[in-house]
Amino acid sequence: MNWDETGPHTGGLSDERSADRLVAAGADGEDTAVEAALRPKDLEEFVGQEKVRAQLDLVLKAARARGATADHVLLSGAPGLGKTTLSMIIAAEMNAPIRITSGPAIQHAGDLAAILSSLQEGEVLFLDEIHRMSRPAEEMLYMAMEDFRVDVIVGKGPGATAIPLELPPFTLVGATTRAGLLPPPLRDRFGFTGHMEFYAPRELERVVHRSAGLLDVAIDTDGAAEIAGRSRGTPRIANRLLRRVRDYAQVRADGRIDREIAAAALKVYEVDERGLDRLDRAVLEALLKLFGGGPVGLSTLAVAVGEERETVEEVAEPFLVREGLLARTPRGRVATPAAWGHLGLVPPQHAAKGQQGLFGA
Ligand SMILES: Nc1ncnc2c1ncn2[C@@H]1O[C@H](COP(=O)(O)OP(=O)(O)OP(=O)(O)O)[C@@H](O)[C@H]1O
Repeated sequence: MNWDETGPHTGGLSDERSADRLVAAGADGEDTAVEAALRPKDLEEFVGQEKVRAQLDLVLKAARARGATADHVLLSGAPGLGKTTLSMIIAAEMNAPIRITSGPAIQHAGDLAAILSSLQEGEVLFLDEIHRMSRPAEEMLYMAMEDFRVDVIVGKGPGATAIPLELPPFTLVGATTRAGLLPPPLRDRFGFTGHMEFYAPRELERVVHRSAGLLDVAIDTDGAAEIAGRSRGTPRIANRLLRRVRDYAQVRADGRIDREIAAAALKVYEVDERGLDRLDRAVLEALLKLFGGGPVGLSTLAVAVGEERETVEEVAEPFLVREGLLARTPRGRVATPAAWGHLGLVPPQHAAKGQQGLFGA
């Protein structure tokens, strides 16, 4: 496997990659090292995502039977759901090498030309965050994907000439958190698109058991369920929580993980039974206790929790919205009835009435 010179990309807030959060879905430095050891190596081992797995299995088997290179594959889904892992599995199943790079690392068409021209026949090129590639590189990619050819421009201005360069057939695996941001000409050049969903708690339990086995940690069914339930539907978070619970079990107990140990450990790290962390709870608490459940403007809410507007909007809110605890309405942020229940609070009478219209109750 090859990494490009910039290594794995680490992006901004919108990717939920704030390094100090145990429940951030993006990778941090520690993850990168451990994840390599925990990655499933083939489709059999890959937990969940039944639809994508079955479809991909057909695409790969058919290509192998034809002795051909597999079609280009686009994987879309939130961070930490297994897009990089699947791209490595595609390469392994095709018995092909893999090259890994990311959209933000390719700022000039020349960067892409250099990578493409050094690919071996059948190689898998994994392009993470493909929606963040520069425009000229994107246009070069169209031709490379379709005709296995690029035009390298030599010189500048009126004297510039295009030198056509033949490429060996390769498989592009593009990953994006936002398939909707891809220009249609790029999207159309993928032979197969797989949409990765958040994982069900049962599936995450299997991820936790599998990882515990690889890390040589003893865990029972309830312990795995406790971690899975707090992992926000994301294997990367499940693996990270497992590692922190393992630390706790080693230091405070005999190393074995059961429900009690998992719950006590995650209490120390302030990850609650639904996967909310300190920031998520602070936002909810402010919304409920200071503003009676809303509606309240984002800026006001951010000041109340002592955070930047962007942090509240991009880091805390997406999960709260997904969990049905907070709603973004034209009048401002509003807590749902479930939010009151989650924090063990009773909604004041007037707030409950005022919100009826907002929730169609
Ligand atoms: N289906 C799965 N079964 C078991 N483990 C998984 C699965 N999906 C992901 N993982 C584990 O979760 C971690 C993160 O996966 P991966 O790096 O593939 O996510 P990603 O979607 O590429 O994330 P990003 O978009 O942030 O790069 C890895 O350690 C991987 O082993």
